[in-house]
Amino acid sequence: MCPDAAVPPSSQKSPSSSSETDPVDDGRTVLGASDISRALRRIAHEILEANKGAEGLVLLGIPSRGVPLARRLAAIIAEFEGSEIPVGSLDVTMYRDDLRRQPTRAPLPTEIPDGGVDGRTVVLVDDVLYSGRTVRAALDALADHGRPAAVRLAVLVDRGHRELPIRADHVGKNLPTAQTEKVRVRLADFDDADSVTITGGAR
Ligand SMILES: O=P(O)(O)OC[C@H]1O[C@H](OP(=O)(O)OP(=O)(O)O)[C@H](O)[C@@H]1O
Ligand SMILES: O=c1cc[nH]c(=O)[nH]1
Repeated sequence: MCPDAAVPPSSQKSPSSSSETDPVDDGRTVLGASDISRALRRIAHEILEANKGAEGLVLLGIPSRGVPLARRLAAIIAEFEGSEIPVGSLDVTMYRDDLRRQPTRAPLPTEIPDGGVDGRTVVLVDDVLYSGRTVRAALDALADHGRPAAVRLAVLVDRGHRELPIRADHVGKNLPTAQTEKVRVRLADFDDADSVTITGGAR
């Protein structure tokens, strides 16, 4: 169980060192906007270090929130390296192994950048890593678009509880969670502001 799970949400403070107030009032805020920004800058550094520069990189965000995260990482890498790297999106809807268990979902856009993925180092980007089933589906979806030289995974939050042998290469924050909890990532691109909250849990 999450070590904080016994503490009522109202008595827990955001770990953010800034004076940010919680942008939303549901759940316990575990990352604020400045925490998310710092985590993304660190991930961008790690990606460049692992790849020995920006050469051959392609970032593919998994909709929904993986896509703006991939764009933000590309912008940070451009700031560090002075070079634009290709960014796209990879929808996994039709590749999921739990299609029959989930409410019907409309496919979201897949946009593979010009130049494709053959021989490139593709970094898949998502907001949350949990069971690993989304990433498994993403690997199948990616195989339909070519054969990258390498595929890596960057996630803003790893909340554990993997059901498949999948791990992330770059993690913004490892969040120990109870299985009954839910991690919710909000990004200003979609939502009112950037935050990561945990809701639910043992009562
Ligand atoms: O490791 P997993 O168990 O597959 O869970 C992680 C996925 O769950 C969330 O997506 P969700 O399906 O809720 O859709 P969303 O991205 O549109 O929020 C999240 O964005 C990840 O893609
Ligand atoms: O807690 C969870 C689990 C899967 N996906 C999420 O976005 N949050």
